[in-house]
This record gives sequence, C-alpha cells and structure tokens, in this order.
Amino acid sequence: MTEVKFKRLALIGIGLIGSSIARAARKHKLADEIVCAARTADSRRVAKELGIVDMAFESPADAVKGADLVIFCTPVGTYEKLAEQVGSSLEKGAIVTDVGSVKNTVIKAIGPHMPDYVDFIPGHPVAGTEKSGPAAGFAELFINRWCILTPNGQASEPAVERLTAFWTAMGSKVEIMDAEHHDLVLAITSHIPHLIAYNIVGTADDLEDVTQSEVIKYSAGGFRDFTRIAASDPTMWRDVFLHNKDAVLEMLGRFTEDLTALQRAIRRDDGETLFNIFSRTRAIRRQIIDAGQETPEPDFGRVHTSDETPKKS
Ligand SMILES: NC(=O)C1=CN([C@@H]2O[C@H](COP(=O)(O)OP(=O)(O)OC[C@H]3O[C@@H](n4cnc5c(N)ncnc54)[C@H](O)[C@@H]3O)[C@@H](O)[C@H]2O)C=CC1
Ligand SMILES: O=C(O)C(=O)Cc1ccc(O)cc1
Repeated sequence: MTEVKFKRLALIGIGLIGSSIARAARKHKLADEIVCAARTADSRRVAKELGIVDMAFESPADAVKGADLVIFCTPVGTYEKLAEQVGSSLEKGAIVTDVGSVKNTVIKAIGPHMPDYVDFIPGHPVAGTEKSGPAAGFAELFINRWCILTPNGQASEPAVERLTAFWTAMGSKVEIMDAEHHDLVLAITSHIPHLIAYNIVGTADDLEDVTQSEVIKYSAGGFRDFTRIAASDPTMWRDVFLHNKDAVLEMLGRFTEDLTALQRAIRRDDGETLFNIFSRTRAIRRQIIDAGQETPEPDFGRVHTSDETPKKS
C-alpha cells in the first residue's frame, strides 16, 4: 500500500488554500510535522495561534529544509522567484507540488529551478472560496472536490501515487491531466466565470443612472452570486489571467460570439432561439447536481414541464 504519511510538510504561503491543507493534513495525520513560510509577521503569528503549523518561517528556503513534501500555495505570479529561492535547499527525494489555478506557465516557472533529485508534480485542487488568508481555511474544503495533477511524464510513478494518496486522504478525487488541456478546461469553467463576475459588478458600479445603493438594495440572487465571486482576491486573479492568457483569450473569443448571438436573438424577438439555448444550459445544471458536484435546492413542489413552448411575441 502507498505510504501517505510524510515526515515534514512545508507549505509556502499559508492563505486560504495553504491553511486548508494544513488543517486537513493535521486532522487526517498526514504529516509528523507541518511548517510554513509566510511573508508577513502577522500571517506567521495567526498560523501559529490557530495551531495549524508547528513552525512558521519568514524564509521559504528555511521552511523547505528537511521537508519530504513541499507545496507552493502562493499566487502563481510569485512562483518563479520562490522556486529560485528554495531550489538548492530542497531535500533529496522530496515531492514538490503546487495548488495554482494555472498549470502550463507554472511548470515553466518552477520546473527549471528543481534539482533532478526531487519529484515535481504540478497540482490544482478545484476547490476554494472568495476568501483569503490563514483564518479563512477549513479542513473540509477538499472533500468530494477534484484535484488535478499534471505530472506531464516528468515525475516518478511512486511519487505521483503518493501525492494522489495524500489528496485522496483529504477527501479529494484525483485526476491526471495534460497541463495544456487543464488550462483550456479551467479557462471556461473557472477563469472566464470570474472575469464575467468582475465585469458585471464593475459595470453596475459604473452606472450613472442607477445609484450604488439601488444596486445593493435591489440585487437579485443572480447578481448577488456574482458579487461573491467578484470579491475574490485581486492579486491571485490578476496572476491567473496574466498566466493563462492564451486559453482565456481563446475562450473569451467564443464567449463573445455566443453573447452576440443572444444579443441578436433579443433584438429580433427570436424567442425560440433564446428558449432553446436556455433549455440546453438548464440540462448542464441537472448533470452537475446528478454528479454530486452541487447540493440540490428544495423544489417547493414546483412542477417543471418539458413541453413549455416559447411565446411568440
Ligand atoms: N482561492 C481559491 O479559491 C483557490 C486558489 N487556488 C490557488 O491557490 C494559490 C493560493 O491562493 P489562496 O490560498 O486563495 O490565496 P491567499 O491570498 O489566501 O494566500 C496566499 C498566500 O501567499 C502569500 N504570498 C503572497 N505573495 C507572496 C510572495 N510574493 N512571497 C511569499 N508569499 C506570498 C500570502 O502572504 C498568503 O499567505 C493561488 O495560486 C491560487 O491560484 C487554487 C484553488 C482555489
Ligand atoms: O469561490 C469559488 O466559487 C471558486 O470558484 C473557487 C475557486 C477559485 C479558483 C480555483 O482555481 C478553484 C476554485
């Protein structure tokens, strides 16, 4: 059986994701010792006060010494410099991974600084919230969520198996994927939705004829959901868009074309086109619920008919 327990887990960055890993690893006894590197004295103090790490270092190089599992948990734009700083302090045989929302550029940023005696396996837990910082994390974050690993043939099989066992022990379902494909898939399922949220909330805020207090007062559920996403960390998301530029621009091109088709249907009073598109998208939601990816909402006895036909106006 694959050994899951590590001697020393070093987390570089102890925000939402780093602190959630620390909590889950501690809860499931996945490491004898958990240490972190954090830039600010405040983060180091909070992490220690929360009892989620045994030691907190200012220097990332000090944190990785003696660690057999190292996880980069900072915004992706910081990776290259951090990898350069820790490269020569890594332990022989260590597994080095990350949690970045983008994979292709991460490999280019971290890979060249990794000595050949470590296994570097890029990773991405597709789980999170709009919150940030060490107090925002929780041990259950990864339960029933996918964690994508993109070893791209570079890491040893036992190391990939061990990291898979680590994420599985924290409740995740693990999938191995090509890094480039990961970036394309996540561009449409995560990155563009965040861009849309930032944009719509920004547009509402810029309106001259509608006051900010009206936007807040009359915000319907849909807009409120967008405001949650648009409250996500600006540094993290700036880095995501700058580091997944090609895939995001490709998907944005398609999105814009489809938006134009909707715009045309509204202008032409083409209810049938609108109804057909909205029906197709409703089926996707059903599939997400059926796959156990979302909690079903109460139905309140509403009868959904499949034979509703669009009204011709
Ligand atoms: N927030 C989310 O929902 C998810 C985030 N991710 C990925 O996880 C990573 C971390 O995100 P969060 O934990 O949400 O962010 P966070 O803002 O909660 O924490 C980031 C941590 O990195 C540290 N940090 C920032 N800049 C640094 C630098 N230049 N040098 C050293 N440390 C630095 C911060 O002090 C903090 O401890 C990102 O790469 C993000 O793409 C992945 C899945 C979900
Ligand atoms: O808060 C939300 O709804 C998210 O979508 C969280 C999230 C953010 C970034 C990721 O790479 C993965 C998950």
